[in-house]
Amino acid sequence: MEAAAGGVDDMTKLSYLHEPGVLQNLATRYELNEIYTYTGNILIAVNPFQRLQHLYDSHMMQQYKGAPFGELSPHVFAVADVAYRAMIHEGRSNSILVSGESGAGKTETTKMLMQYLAYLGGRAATEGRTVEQQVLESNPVLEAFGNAKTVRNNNSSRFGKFVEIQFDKHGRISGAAVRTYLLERSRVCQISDPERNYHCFYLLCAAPQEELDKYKLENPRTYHYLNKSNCYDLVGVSDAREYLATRRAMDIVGISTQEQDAIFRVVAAILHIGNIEFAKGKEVDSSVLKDDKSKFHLETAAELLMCDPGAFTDALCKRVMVTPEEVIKRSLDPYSATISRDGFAKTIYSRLFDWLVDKINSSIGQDANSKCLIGVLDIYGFESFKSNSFEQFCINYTNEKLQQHFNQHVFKMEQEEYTKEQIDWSYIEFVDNQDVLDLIEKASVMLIWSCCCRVQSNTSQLVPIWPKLSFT
Ligand SMILES: Nc1ncnc2c1ncn2[C@@H]1O[C@H](COP(=O)(O)OP(=O)(O)OP(=O)(O)O)[C@@H](O)[C@H]1O
Repeated sequence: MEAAAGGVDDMTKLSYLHEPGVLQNLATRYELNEIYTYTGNILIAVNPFQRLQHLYDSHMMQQYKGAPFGELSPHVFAVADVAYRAMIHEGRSNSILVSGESGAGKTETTKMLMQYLAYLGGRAATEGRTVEQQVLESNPVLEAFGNAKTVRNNNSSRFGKFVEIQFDKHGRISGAAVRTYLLERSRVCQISDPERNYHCFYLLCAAPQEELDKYKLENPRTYHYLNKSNCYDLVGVSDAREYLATRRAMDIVGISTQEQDAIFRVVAAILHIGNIEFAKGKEVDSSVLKDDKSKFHLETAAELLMCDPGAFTDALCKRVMVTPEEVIKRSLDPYSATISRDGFAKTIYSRLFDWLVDKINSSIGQDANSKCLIGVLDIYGFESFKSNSFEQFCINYTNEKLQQHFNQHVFKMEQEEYTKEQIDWSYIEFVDNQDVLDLIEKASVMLIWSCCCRVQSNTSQLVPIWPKLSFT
């Protein structure tokens, strides 16, 4: 049988279901701007890297509403529609897993899913902010603080996100919750060319002049946490406009003006903290502020964080150890004080992010009596750089886990079903990644790592204890 000229909209219709056939089919459809293709009930989306407005307008939403799955062209709305209808008719919650490597388009797809669910379960416009408006506007807020430019993606999510949209018995959105996982903390202090730090730092540096004066901020090139990379601007993005858009989104989500000011005070304080440098103190292994510039940044950070500058200096230059008998204060040398400074900056940033998520959740509100929910999982995608760190390990391990979950459902359970029903069936060969997971989980790679971290000396070298450990 000859292949259809425009490709097939469901891979299960291919005469030969093998990798070249699948890729050829996706490429053929992509040429025609058909970015969605089914494989049974799974939707494959190929990133178009251009706005295809006609695919997502209200007319499209109307068309997919209630249409039987497979009747219309493959679309992300069709997947959300099936999940919604199954929830209404069968009274059970559903989850949609969006998976793919970094830059594949997961976050954009998640936004379309949420927009469509808001369309299906939204209330008629009433006074004030609706739950669905708040859910949708939580995206730009979270992106400002949790997304950054990487080598692969100008707006890469540096955290995992599970959005739960709760519905009442009439199928109307009654609440929502955002659960986030594992923000990449290291980015706050460490970026490499041509990446950027979290968007919020650049947005704040592009704020109106009176705000810059308030936070004593200057050009982003001035700040140590930003100038390790030469990339400050994103093509086609105005940080000044994004700053105002983020402020507006915060208003809609229910973050008050005072709270917004407190949030940006923390962001500004982190930039000042990064510019505090230390020099050797008079006592052995002690440190002091290097110069007047460092003093200015420390005092400004203390003022923004509303804490005492003396106590703040002590917190950075000394280590406090609490034993059952006494509290021991030990001075830190300049190198250790710098590590302590960076640790402090990372901790307050990740606490700020967690606070934001909590705030968004409490403003949107949870429905304790919700009948069912639809969850959308958008996790950071697989990534492999020239030099990979612990963050890439965690991100890729999460992706392997999700891949195994996918394998379980799509292949293993299907095969078990056929075997149970005694259907003659030739087993599909698929790459099972269980061995990768076994290596990490059963061979206790995490345990070895944890031991290495615990014995870390202040020379930043991991003490090689590998030979002493045996694999279980
Ligand atoms: N459906 C789409 N329509 C238009 N542009 C898209 C679409 N999907 C993705 N893009 C473009 O690709 C970019 C990367 O997509 P996205 O941020 O969703 O990737 P991701 O898979 O979430 O990556 P990461 O894992 O790094 O967060 C977007 O900023 C957007 O420019």
